[in-house]
Amino acid sequence: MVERLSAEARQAALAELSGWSETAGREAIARTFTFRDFNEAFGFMSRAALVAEKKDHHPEWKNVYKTVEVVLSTHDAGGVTRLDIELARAMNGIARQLGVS
Ligand SMILES: C[C@H](O)[C@H](O)[C@H]1CNC2=NC(N)=NC(=O)C2=N1
Repeated sequence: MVERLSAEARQAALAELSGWSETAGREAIARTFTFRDFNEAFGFMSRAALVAEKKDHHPEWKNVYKTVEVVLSTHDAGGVTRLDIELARAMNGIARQLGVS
């Protein structure tokens, strides 16, 4: 099973991840993406969903019009693992291609 990152390793990874932060009261990381419109937000989700499925690692997320709120944690490990960091990095890459950094 993939291992939870230590608090230090989590913070070091977050320092390299634009827009992501630790959630309060739960070991997870979160970012809210804001796009130009619903079409772009849903396009982001479609592309991120393909990455998630390929990795067998899935986001908790909520879409309201042009915003997508994402929370990542590894349920099996009870915290944040390298899988969350990798998915967060991939999501930032997709958002960047859509003009959101
Ligand atoms: C059996 C399967 O590998 C697991 O249920 C996967 C699927 N997607 C997952 N996604 C996330 N975010 N955390 C998990 O622990 C997880 N586990």
